[in-house]
Formats: sequence, structure tokens, C-alpha cells
Amino acid sequence: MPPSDFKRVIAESPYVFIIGVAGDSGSGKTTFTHAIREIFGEDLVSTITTDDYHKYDRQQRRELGITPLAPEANQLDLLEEHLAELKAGRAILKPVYNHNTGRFDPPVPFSPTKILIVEGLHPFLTPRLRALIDFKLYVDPDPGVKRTWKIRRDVEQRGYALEEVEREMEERKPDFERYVAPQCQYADAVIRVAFSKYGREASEKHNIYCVTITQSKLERSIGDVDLSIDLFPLLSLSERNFMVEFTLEEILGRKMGALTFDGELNDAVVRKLERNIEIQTQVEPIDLVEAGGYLTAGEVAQLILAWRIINRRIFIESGLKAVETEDGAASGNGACRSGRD
Ligand SMILES: Nc1ncnc2c1ncn2[C@@H]1O[C@H](COP(=O)(O)OP(=O)(O)O)[C@@H](O)[C@H]1O
Ligand SMILES: O=C(COP(=O)(O)O)[C@H](O)[C@H](O)COP(=O)(O)O
Repeated sequence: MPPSDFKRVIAESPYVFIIGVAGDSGSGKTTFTHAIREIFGEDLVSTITTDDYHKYDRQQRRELGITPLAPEANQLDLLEEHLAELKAGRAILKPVYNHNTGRFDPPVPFSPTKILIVEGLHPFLTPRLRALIDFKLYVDPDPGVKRTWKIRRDVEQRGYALEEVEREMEERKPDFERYVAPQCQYADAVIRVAFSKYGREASEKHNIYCVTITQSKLERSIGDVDLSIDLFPLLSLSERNFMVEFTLEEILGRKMGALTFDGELNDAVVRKLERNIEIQTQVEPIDLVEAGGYLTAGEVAQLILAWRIINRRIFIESGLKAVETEDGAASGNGACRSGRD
């Protein structure tokens, strides 16, 4: 498949590709999801948050003494059914949880796009959910980063008092450890975020964090999808601090490659990667930064994950094509592939 066919192939294929993003509250799921939508184009990507599948509203949770992280506080069976419907290309009537009121709004009709992101506290909790999701990402900021992010967002955007957020964070810790954190073991990629090695001020004032992408090993690489980072501008044009490091890690018995960025990279360093993603997605310009500017480590991580997602989608397409050729018919949408790329 020539690279420029990617968007057309996705648009014409019946396959609904589901990306799952799991992590604790305030860990950057929504922020990352918006970035991926921007990279792939709003017309191709839609998002569902699993918060909409809470079983109880805020008042009921208080009365029952239950946190939203407990699986029994969520309608995971309905989420499974709805994801299966969407994967089969059918519309659903989606519940809506309103974070402003802490109550449910009336359900809304929701139709699948060819790339669907499902983000929330529990997207990988059940085997059926895991089977429906094609690419699984777990976001895992350091506790200090998560605390700063969560407090800022809940106080400034959700109208909570600081003490309320702090108390709730304490109350939620056991359920986080029990139900949310273990989902990390199912992820194809994990993003870890720490304060920058160039100082906490760099993080808090300039959004510069030390970001590590930990990925399961690729068993097959797709030739069309080229991950090029240019060493010349890296070595000669940069006037700001940056760091790139690669290490091998063993996480829960799985061999993972850990790629860490910190600081800011000159845009020329990742220009080829940006162009490659533009050709693949036909979304252009992928302008995370103006010419001559700098990308933060987090933005570079977003680009690399977009590249990994494209790689996975093309891998699935090549599998669908093979089945089509063997059977003389399309394999259809409901087919969930269990093989990893
Ligand atoms: N990559 C990031 N860089 C800088 N700040 C971030 C990043 N991701 C999240 N944040 C901050 O954390 C807050 C919570 O992030 P959000 O994406 O809403 O988390 P979640 O959806 O996991 O609850 C955001 O409002 C933002 O201030
Ligand atoms: O843990 C979360 C997940 O949301 P997010 O990941 O977006 O923070 C929220 O606390 C619940 O959804 C309840 O919402 P609320 O606390 O508003 O009642």
C-alpha cells in the first residue's frame, strides 16, 4: 500500500479501529486523546469516555461510600456491548455523565468513526474489552506530576475546593492500586511523565516534562511507515537543552523498549517524522510547532505514538487483505484480532 493511500484505505475499509487510553483521573488521558485527534484529523476520529458508563451519580456514590474506580460502580457490561456495536459499525445510544453537575444528562446517539478512542479508568479491565481494542495505551505520570495536574484541573475547571480534591485523592488510592494500575500489564505502550530533569519550573512554566514511551517489541515492522529522526539538526541546530535515551526494561515479565525524551527538540529534528505522518494521514500540516521552533518532549512522544498507531492500523489492514484474498470476501468488521504487531 503506498503511504498516501492510508487515509482513503481507512475511510473505505469497514474496519473500526479502536484505540484504548487507560489511566487514573488527572493523568493526561483527555489531553493525549485531543492531540491524537488533531494529528489524525477530526473527521476520522471520535472519542468515548468510560466516565459516561458510571453506574451511580456523585450523590449516590457518596451515599454508598464507593469510588468511581470500583468496577461495580460502572456499567462495564454495557460498555462492552456498546463497543462491540460500534466496532460492527452500528450506532449506539450513549449515556452521558456530566462532570459539572455530577449527574447524568439524557443519552445521546453516537455513531462510530473509522478510528474510535475509548479513554477512561477501566478500558482494559475485562477480557472482552481488551479483545475489542486494537491499540492499548496506559498513561502513567509520576505521583507528583499527577497530583499537580489533577488539582489544577479539578479546582480550575471542575469547581472543587483544594481540600476536597486532596481528600478524594487519598480515598481513591486503594482502588487505584487495585483496579486501575494493573491494567498497565495489557498495554501496547505506556507513557510515563516526570518533572523535567532541567528543573520543575521548566515543567510548571513551560510544559517541559521528561517523557518515557515504553513499548512492547514490534514483531513486524511495516516498511511504509518510516520513523526518521534527523541527527544533523539534533547535533548542530539545537540551542536548547534536550535529552534522548533508550533502555531495555522488563516489566511484569515483558521485554519493553523505553524511549525517554526531556527538554525541547528543534522542529527540524522531527520534521521527517511529521512529514511521514502527514503523508500517511493526509492531515496537513501537522503543525505542532512553527518552523524554526521547538517541540517539547511530550509533543515528540505524541508524534511517535501516532506513528506506532499508524503502524498497527496498517498491520491490521494487511491481515484483512490476506483474509479477503483467501476467502474472496471481506472479513467484516466484527473480527477482533488477537495477534500483536
Ligand atoms: N501532556 C501534558 N502536558 C502538560 N499538562 C498536561 C498534560 N496532560 C495533562 N496535563 C494537565 O493535567 C490536567 C488533567 O489532564 P486530563 O487530560 O484532563 O486528565 P484525565 O483525562 O486523565 O483525567 C490537564 O487539565 C492539564 O492541565
Ligand atoms: O475519576 C474520575 C474520572 O474522570 P477523569 O479521568 O476525567 O478525571 C472522576 O472522578 C469520575 O468520573 C467522577 O467524576 P466527578 O469526580 O466529576 O464526579
